[in-house]
Amino acid sequence: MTISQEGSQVEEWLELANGCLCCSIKDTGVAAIESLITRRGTFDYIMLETSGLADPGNLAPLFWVDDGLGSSIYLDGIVTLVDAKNILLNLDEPAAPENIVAQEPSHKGPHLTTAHLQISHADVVIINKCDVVDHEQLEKVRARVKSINGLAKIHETRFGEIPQLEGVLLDLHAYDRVEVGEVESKGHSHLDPNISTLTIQVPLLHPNQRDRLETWLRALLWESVLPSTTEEDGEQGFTIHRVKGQIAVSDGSSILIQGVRDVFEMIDQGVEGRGSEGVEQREGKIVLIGKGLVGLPFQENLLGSLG
Ligand SMILES: Nc1nc2c(ncn2[C@@H]2O[C@H](COP(=O)(O)OP(=O)(O)OP(=O)(O)O)[C@@H](O)[C@H]2O)c(=O)[nH]1
Repeated sequence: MTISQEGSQVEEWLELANGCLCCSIKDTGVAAIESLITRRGTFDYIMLETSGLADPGNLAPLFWVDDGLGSSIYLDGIVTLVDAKNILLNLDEPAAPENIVAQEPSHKGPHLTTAHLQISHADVVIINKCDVVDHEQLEKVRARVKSINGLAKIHETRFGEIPQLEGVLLDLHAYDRVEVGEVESKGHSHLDPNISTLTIQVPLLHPNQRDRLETWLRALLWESVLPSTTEEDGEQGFTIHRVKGQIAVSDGSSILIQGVRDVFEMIDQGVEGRGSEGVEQREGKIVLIGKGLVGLPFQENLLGSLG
């Protein structure tokens, strides 16, 4: 690890059980960083730069630590840097077999590239090298990124220059806040054949429907099925990478939903949490980002499951 402090950089060793952060068991990575903090004092931020082939969906759950475990670190967000000149090629033509991500055999559809995974899990996408592409190409890149991940904030840069760190790369709070408001509920493009973003409208929830919503999410995220569908429909072959939601409850409270792969959390906000954006919410939204979502009746299925 390289630690930067007031301009100087120090190397520190971080010992992991089996060499690779995302292959270590859940607590090893967190424990190693915590022991580093104990030895070297508090850090302002920890930036973990993965290898170019890393799957953020494997890493995020390691650092998304339960509040109850009392860890001093938390997952702030995932930033993906996109090369404007090459990204469309990367997404369309997985040139080398090592760039094709292994998938469970049951999963239908084309193979995902690492680029798909890195964009679909991102909370922020930096589209860099904007100076080497023309307006039309940049427009295509932007549209493709948005179609894969409608939740991520997109910044366009030259030589990676961003106006400020806070709120752009740091202090994102992507896992403890939910901002699904800006995602268009209609007219999603499905420019990418693999991954898309889907928005589901959730009617004002009665408090006793909370458990049903949780059961529905479990079926989606843990079993990759829409519940109560018939045997023939069983092989739906979708995978959800990221879920965020904001649900309005009829007692005046609200629920936030956060998930990455099969790890998810429903956070009860109480009455104060509602209308924090100045508007009284009458219905909620769940946004799903994943593979094979297009054409499946998520909206109808949720309404049916809520009863
Ligand atoms: N024209 C232009 N060149 C850039 C920009 N950003 C980086 N470069 C140049 O691109 C070359 C390759 O750099 P990168 O593509 O950033 O390489 P990298 O991703 O850091 O490489 P790895 O981390 O090893 O994968 C360098 O010569 C950079 O100066 C940019 O926005 N515009």
